[in-house]
Parts: sequence; C-alpha cells; structure tokens
Amino acid sequence: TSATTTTTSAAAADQTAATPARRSGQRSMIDVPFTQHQTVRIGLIGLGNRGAGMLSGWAAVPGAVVTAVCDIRADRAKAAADRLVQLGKPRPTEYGGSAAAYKELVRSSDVDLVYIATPWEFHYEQGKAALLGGKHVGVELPIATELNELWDLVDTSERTRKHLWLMENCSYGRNELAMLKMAHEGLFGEITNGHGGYLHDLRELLFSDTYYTDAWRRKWHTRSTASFYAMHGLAPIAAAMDINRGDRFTTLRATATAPRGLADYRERHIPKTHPSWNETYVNGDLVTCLIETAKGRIVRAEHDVSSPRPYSRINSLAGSRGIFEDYVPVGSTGGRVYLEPDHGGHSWRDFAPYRAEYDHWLWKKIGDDAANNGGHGGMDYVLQWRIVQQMRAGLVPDIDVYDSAAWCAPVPLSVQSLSNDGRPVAVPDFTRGGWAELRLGLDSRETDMPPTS
Ligand SMILES: NC(=O)c1ccc[n+]([C@@H]2O[C@H](COP(=O)([O-])OP(=O)(O)OC[C@H]3O[C@@H](n4cnc5c(N)ncnc54)[C@H](O)[C@@H]3O)[C@@H](O)[C@H]2O)c1
Repeated sequence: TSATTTTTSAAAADQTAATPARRSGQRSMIDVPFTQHQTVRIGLIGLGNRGAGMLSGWAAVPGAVVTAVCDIRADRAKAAADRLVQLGKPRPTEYGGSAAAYKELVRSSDVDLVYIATPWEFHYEQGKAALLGGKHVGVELPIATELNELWDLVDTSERTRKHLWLMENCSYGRNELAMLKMAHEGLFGEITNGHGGYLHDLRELLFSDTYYTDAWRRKWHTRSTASFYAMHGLAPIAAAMDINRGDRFTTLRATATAPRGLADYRERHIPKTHPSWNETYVNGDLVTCLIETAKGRIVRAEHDVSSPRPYSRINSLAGSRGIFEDYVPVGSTGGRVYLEPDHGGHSWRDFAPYRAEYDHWLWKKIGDDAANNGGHGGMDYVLQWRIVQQMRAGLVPDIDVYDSAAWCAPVPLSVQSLSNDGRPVAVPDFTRGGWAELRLGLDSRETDMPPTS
C-alpha cells in the first residue's frame, strides 16, 4: 500500500511544478521582522460575534490602541466605539454604512494593523486591500477560500512587504503549545502522524435568525462540498510538524459523507415558513482530508459542524516514541499521553504533569491576564498580546502568510480532490522552496513586551 501511495503522491506532487515564479519587486517574507511600532494602532473590520468579542482584548493589550472600527452596519461601528469609550479608551473613527466603507479604513493614516472578522466571502478582498493600503493584516479563518486568492495574498504580501496572517487563536491554546514544545524536545520521537479538526455542533446557531448575520455561514453549506474550517485543529499539528519550517504539505485527498445533519435538524426544529426551507444543503457532514508531507507524515484534518456531538478539535500527535491525545476525559487538562521509555503496559497517563512541565512561556507570563481578558479559555488574548508585542518589539511574526496559506489550502483542495473521486491533489508550495529550512515559529523564545512609555 505504501508503495502505491508514494507513487500516486509523487505524481500529484509533480503538479507543484506549476508554482508561479516570483515577479520582480517580490521577495520572500520568511523571517522578515516587523518594523518597530511604539504603539500599535488597530483598525477592526467586521463587528459581529467575533469582531465585537475581540474588541476588549485588543483594548486591554499594553501598547495597543483601537483607532478605527468598521462594519457595514453603521450601528455596530457606533456600538463598538461607545464600548471603547466606556472602557476608558479614546473614541476610534467609525466607518460603516456601506459594503465599501472598509476601503477608507485601510487607507487611513492612523492604522498600523487591520483585523478582519467579516464573513468568509469578504476576507480575500479585504485582506488584499489592507496590504495594498500599507497595513499589516490579521484575518479570521480562512484568509481566502480559492487557490488563486491564496497565491495572490502571498504575492501581495511579498510585494507590499507587509505581513498577513491567519488569526489562528487555537495555535496558542495551552495544550497545543505544550504539545508543540514536547514535539520539538523529541518526546514523541520521530513524528509520523497527527490529527486535528473542527468538530462543533453549530446546527442551532446556523439556523438562528440573529446569530450569523444574514445566515452567511449556513449559506456556505448550500454552495460546495468542502472542508470549510479545519484550521483550528490542523494548524497546531502543522506547527508540531514544522510545516513550512522544515517539512511541507505535499498532497491532499478528501472524503465527504452524505449531507444529512442540517436537513434533519431543520425537519425537526425549524418552522416550515422559515427561509431555510428554500435551501438544499450539499456539504458533507464529515469532510476528512488526509494530507501527506514531504517527510512522509500523514495529517488527518476533519470538519463537521452539522452533526450532534460534543466539541472537539481532536488535537492528537504521534511518533516513534509516543502519542498525545486531547479531548479525552482524563484529568484536568482533558489530555492523555503514552510516552516511551517512561510509560508501558498499554495504558494511558494523564497529560497534566506534562502540560505543567512544558507550559509555553507565553502562558506562564500572561496566562492570568488572558484568563481575565479574553474568550476561548484565554487563547484569544494570548494571540492578541503576542501580535502587539511582536509589532512593538520589531520581531518576526509567529504565523506568516505561508503558514496561513498552507493551513487554508485544504478549503479549495478538498473541493478539487472530491470532484476527482478523492484522488490526491498537489498542495502548492507557497514558500517557493523556502520550506526546507528549520526556523522558529509558535515555539518561540521568551521576549519582554517593550515598555509602554
Ligand atoms: N477564531 C475564532 O475562534 C472565531 C470564532 C468565531 C468566528 N470566527 C470567524 O470570524 C468571522 C466572523 O464571524 P462572526 O461569527 O463574527 O460573524 P457575524 O455574522 O457575527 O459578524 C460578521 C460581521 O461582519 C459585518 N460585515 C459584513 N460585510 C461587511 C463588509 N463588507 N464590511 C464591513 N463589515 C461587514 C457584518 O455586518 C457583521 O457584523 C468568520 O470568519 C468566522 O469564521 C472565528
């Protein structure tokens, strides 16, 4: 089987010969530090559940100031500005009232960093516009949904010399970062495989008339069969495998189950007069991607938001000396391990002592602030704090445009593979050969936040 796999994958990987050449004026953004910013001035685009939820975290980070807020719904921009004033912060400029209002924000001279938290369909155009406006850009998941768009964001970042990255908060999860440190310290031996994903029963929210604005997220399920949003679980596995930092994704093959969950939920819970009854759901409930790497590792990335089940990002990593599994009911951290030579007897051990020993410096340093200031157990604030710190200190970002493009590529590649009977398709090398060199990323060395005065 493995011989067949290798041959098929090699054939598919050959297609990466199609990597477009860099145009003149374009240079790699690998290891490019931010220029130093005394204060990081932030402009927010999209102030719904996520954008509004991240507002107080941005405002709380030392050295950050929110100078601009934008939403197509002007009342949301005003509410965000009012909230900042309530928090004792300066009133930001409000942009809103039209789909194009964000274009003024990205051109404004008092913004260094644009944060985009609009529906998926706007990320590419808004992210690109922010780069062209001379801003660094943090984009919610995914940065784009088509391969040509991912390439264009890479190219635009390389031309404008500004960073664009995925706001992958789960990369900063405490378990994920401890797992990363353990991987880099060799506790799993040679890493051979990992699994991650996004398994979140969103059915009630998808059919809510008030949660997702204009039900944008449900509508994606009427358009294509794709792994829309596996990044939360995929990115931490990619980091542990040094993807684009010593290894790279080479091929992807996908499977999808039949779409059953949303229609079944609608049948049981949604009145026949509801507009959703005009919709047909085509995305498979469980979409699985198997991604192979240049070093022969396999990653399984899953996406399911339409089936009844407790939440999980899977988050499991294994190698020649041991295995970690998250989201299992063992101990306080929810994780379990089995590591040679310490463990034997085919029985799992609690992850808690390992998490304590391999706790990432970011959590030791700002874990308490994170717990007070942010959602998702504090990892949102750790991400915000770290970005602002990197911009102020003039550091290289932990997550760059190449990481982001690789983690989001399964969205279009799963469509390609599924439309081709699940055959492997080549994953582009967005680094154009720069992937092979080992370099630090999320597993960073401790640095201090520069003083605020
Ligand atoms: N990282 C995480 O943990 C996390 C959590 C939740 C959501 N998200 C992501 O955040 C993004 C937003 O999701 P949400 O749940 O907040 O959706 P939402 O519908 O609550 O919010 C989207 C907002 O964007 C605004 N908007 C739409 N078009 C716009 C435009 N052209 N210009 C300016 N504003 C515009 C809408 O009016 C709305 O206020 C999505 O990408 C989602 O996947 C990430």
